[in-house]
Amino acid sequence: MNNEELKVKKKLIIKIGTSTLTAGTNRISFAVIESLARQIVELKKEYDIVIVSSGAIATARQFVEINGFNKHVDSKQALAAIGQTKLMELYDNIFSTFGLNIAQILLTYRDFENPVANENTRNTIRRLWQVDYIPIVNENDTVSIEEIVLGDNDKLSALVSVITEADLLVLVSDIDGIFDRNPHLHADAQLIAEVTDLDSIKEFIEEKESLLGTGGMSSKVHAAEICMQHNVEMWIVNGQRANYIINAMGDRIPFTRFGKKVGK
Ligand SMILES: Nc1ncnc2c1ncn2[C@@H]1O[C@H](COP(=O)(O)OP(=O)(O)O)[C@@H](O)[C@H]1O
Ligand SMILES: N[C@@H](CCC(=O)OP(=O)(O)O)C(=O)O
Repeated sequence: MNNEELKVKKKLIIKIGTSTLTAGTNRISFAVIESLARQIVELKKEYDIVIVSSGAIATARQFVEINGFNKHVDSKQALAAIGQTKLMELYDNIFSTFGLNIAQILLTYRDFENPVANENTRNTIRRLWQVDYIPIVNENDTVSIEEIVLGDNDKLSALVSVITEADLLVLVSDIDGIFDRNPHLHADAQLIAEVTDLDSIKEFIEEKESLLGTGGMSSKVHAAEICMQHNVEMWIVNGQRANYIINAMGDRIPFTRFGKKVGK
């Protein structure tokens, strides 16, 4: 074993949602996945990494339209089942050009209530890291519909962070972090750089529209609650910024940090 292999790495969970993956269009952006891969090549030197990725439904909709997509959850589930393999193929094609190996893990909330399932998931992830594969997690939308009905993968990524005892969860969003008001509604809203008391920021959440189909900022604060209870640091960073994780780590871009500082 060389020194690199002997080094104990920190654990990093990266959650990337549909809005970032599609860069606001109706197609998955190769450039977004490439930018993630490029950063992971660097980050892998110090971190064992899990990606929590949505985007299965959006991927399927590039190939097929199923009637009732907006009204019926079974149509969304069918799209998720169709899109998941194609999404993984996209990740595999792009990541492999960067020398990165990927593996797929599908989970539901209920899995986290079962200690045996937690242990099995933890062991699988640990073994994948040992053999240099990056696990890519999504919700198993066939058996569970919480995330496609109500939220996004924010809570799922917090639960993955807890069972892997991660050092840091990065939620990649379309916004720099949490502001004292919704910046899409108020031009003078100010970014909160550090949050240690969640009660103090709950009143800042101001969702634009109905929460159906998107978790909005509320689900990120819920994820932060889970992380803070388990001593996992969580960041919200803006996926529209260049090298958003590496630049956040170097304090070169604005972002919001929840909880203790990594490695401190
Ligand atoms: N106080 C706030 N600060 C920042 N964003 C807020 C706030 N209140 C509501 N929001 C909304 O939350 C959105 C981010 O959540 P969401 O759209 O679910 O992101 P993602 O798709 O990246 O998971 C912002 O674009 C904004 O419209
Ligand atoms: N699991 C599904 C949807 C999950 C979801 O809505 O998440 P997000 O794209 O983060 O709002 C998918 O991969 O399309």
